[in-house]
Amino acid sequence: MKEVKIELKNVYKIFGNSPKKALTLLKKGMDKAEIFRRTAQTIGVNNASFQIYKGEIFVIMGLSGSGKSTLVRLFNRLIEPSSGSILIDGEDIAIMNHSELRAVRRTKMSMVFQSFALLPHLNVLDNAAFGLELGGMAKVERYIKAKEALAQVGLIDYVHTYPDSLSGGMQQRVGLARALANNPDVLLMDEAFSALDPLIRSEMQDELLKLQSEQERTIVFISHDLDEAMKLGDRIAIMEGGTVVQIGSPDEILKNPANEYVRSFFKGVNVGGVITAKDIASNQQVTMIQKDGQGTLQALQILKEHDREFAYIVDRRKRFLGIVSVDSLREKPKRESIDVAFLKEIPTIDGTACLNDIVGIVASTRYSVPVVDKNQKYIGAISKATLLKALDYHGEDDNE
Ligand SMILES: Nc1ncnc2c1ncn2[C@@H]1O[C@H](COP(=O)(O)OP(=O)(O)OP(=O)(O)O)[C@@H](O)[C@H]1O
Repeated sequence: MKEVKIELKNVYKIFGNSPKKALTLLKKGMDKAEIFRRTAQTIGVNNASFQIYKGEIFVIMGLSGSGKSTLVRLFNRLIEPSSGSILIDGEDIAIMNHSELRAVRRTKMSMVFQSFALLPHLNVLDNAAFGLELGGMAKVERYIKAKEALAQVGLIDYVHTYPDSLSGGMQQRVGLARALANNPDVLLMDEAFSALDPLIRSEMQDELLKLQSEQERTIVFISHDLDEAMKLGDRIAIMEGGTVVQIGSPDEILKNPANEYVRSFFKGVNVGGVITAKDIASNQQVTMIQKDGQGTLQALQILKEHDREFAYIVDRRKRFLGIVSVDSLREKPKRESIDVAFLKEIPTIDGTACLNDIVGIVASTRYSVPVVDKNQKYIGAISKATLLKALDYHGEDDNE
């Protein structure tokens, strides 16, 4: 069971000076443009309810103006919600007083911004220690923590350097170190790598994944970039006009986009690199026979009943053993057990292999190819037709 770190319940944000009226109209189902026409209020976030799990990287994607930044700033109340609950570790930060809120920000959450937000007159060490200083921590202690954080991002040799002599990537490492210095459970990252060159950006993504593998935090990461979202995100939330329209793992969304808007985000993604054999393996296209206790005659009977040309043979623990075809069974003397019947060998596919890697195997095999887990246990099978459909080609059905 996954532990919930952040939970939003019916959260709304209306920008403007009379949010109540707009909220009432919104809850009645009135459309945003009409609400704006009547009340001059803008809907930032519309009825967001979802959970973020401890230790996951949760990416928020959506077009410009879809409400990503607003949503994330509600988590630490940089923006005040108009209505709803925002629970961090079960405590509703929407109703906290200022000192409670400060304590949460100081101990549980940090934010990294796209613009780096460094102070030019402070050196790297003081920039990294700045949040701790604001929190009232004594100098010695905050320097120790800031240095630890700078070491984590590979900048320990730059403590006396000033931001303007650092490259963009290094500046953002300082931003990250500042956020890490108070060892937060939750890291909020608003387009944190978007201002960086592609190569540096990719390096920073790797760095973040490395940090995450060493010290699991809950990371909420806003991104415009699909590749980044797919690389970093355990789950992705897609926002459209203030509404969270879909949440899922990258491949769940890719396989089942909730609407055209979501589909358009994923257009051009190479599905073959994302979807695995396990995702598309099906149990409908083959007949399975358990080896023990079945003779060739029974096997032939079963194939006839199912109107199949072949069957997979598995042992009691469902481990895949091989394949028998009608032809091979007919060659054997009647009643002979399957043990000695002609068990043909066909290749198996590891369930975690991605589609790009299995095309050759499926294409070169006459039958559907069995997919197995690491213990050779049968998961399902992939035919050429299944594969082509998954890759979104429009091949002929192979009528096996
Ligand atoms: N302070 C504000 N006052 C009024 N409207 C605002 C304010 N901040 C945001 N909005 C509006 O709320 C909506 C959501 O904006 P938000 O900045 O959250 O979107 P975003 O998805 O983060 O966009 P971007 O990717 O461009 O940063 C937009 O219509 C925006 O114009």
